Amino acid sequence: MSNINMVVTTTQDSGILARFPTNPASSQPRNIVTPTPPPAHQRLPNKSPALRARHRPTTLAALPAAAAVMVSAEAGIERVLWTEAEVAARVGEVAAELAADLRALPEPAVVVGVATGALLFLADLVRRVDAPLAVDFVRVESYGGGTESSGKPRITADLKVDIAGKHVVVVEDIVDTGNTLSCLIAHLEKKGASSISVCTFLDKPARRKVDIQLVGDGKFYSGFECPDYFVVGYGLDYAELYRNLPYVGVLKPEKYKKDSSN
Ligand SMILES: O=P(O)(O)OC[C@H]1O[C@H](OP(=O)(O)OP(=O)(O)O)[C@H](O)[C@@H]1O
Ligand code: HPA
Repeated sequence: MSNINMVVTTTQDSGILARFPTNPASSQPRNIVTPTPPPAHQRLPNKSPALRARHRPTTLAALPAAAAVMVSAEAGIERVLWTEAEVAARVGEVAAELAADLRALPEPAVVVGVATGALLFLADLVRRVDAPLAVDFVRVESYGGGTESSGKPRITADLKVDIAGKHVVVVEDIVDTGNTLSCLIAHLEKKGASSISVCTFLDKPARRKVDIQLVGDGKFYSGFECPDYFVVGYGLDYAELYRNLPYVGVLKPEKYKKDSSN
């Protein structure tokens, strides 16, 4: 019997020729050219004291109290449910579970992010999944600018990738009533996906109106079970705001009650 060791490469890394060292103390790759600074006349605007002042980051402490309330998204948050560190840790765990399953598939899966809400979760998730995969998006809308589902999700942007015969993983920020997901799964099934899994950052079962039927060997992955509050942050919005918060919090009811009484 031959004693040659075969390395079976199952991960996406197997397609990468080389990794450059990330430690600056170790040897620099020889083909990296250090950029030369731009000529002095091109640097002039940054040297202007007026521009430097305008570009200096504004700290909340430096603003009058009323202005601080207006500029901080945090002003709308009643309490934090999951901090940035807790989110990162849980996303890592979900990614590890998903990666193990995707590596067992005979071909790369297609990961479908549901825009806009899944934006941050999708980006953090896929970079932690060490398995070959394709990424695509759909856009589905059912909440408009409010806190209640219209009950009639609209698919306003469709896939680019052909998913016929493919294993699809739908990535969501939240499954609440289940209307969005059940409409989307029916749509993807019609396109011929061989299995449909769901990977949601939050699952809010208390508000479920529709059961989620996965397709084929599809699996349900979930980050956190969300209590019955309207939550924002880490991609989740109210009227398109708050998506950029790095944590998840409960939105102060006066933020939307005031809007709905108008
Ligand atoms: O289970 P459901 O009750 O259907 O709710 C979940 C959906 O609601 C939100 O989408 P939204 O319509 O607000 O669009 P967005 O992703 O652009 O925020 C969220 O991103 C989910 O897709
Ligand atoms: O709690 C929520 N927050 C933001 N968007 C949502 N879409 C469904 N549920 C929610």
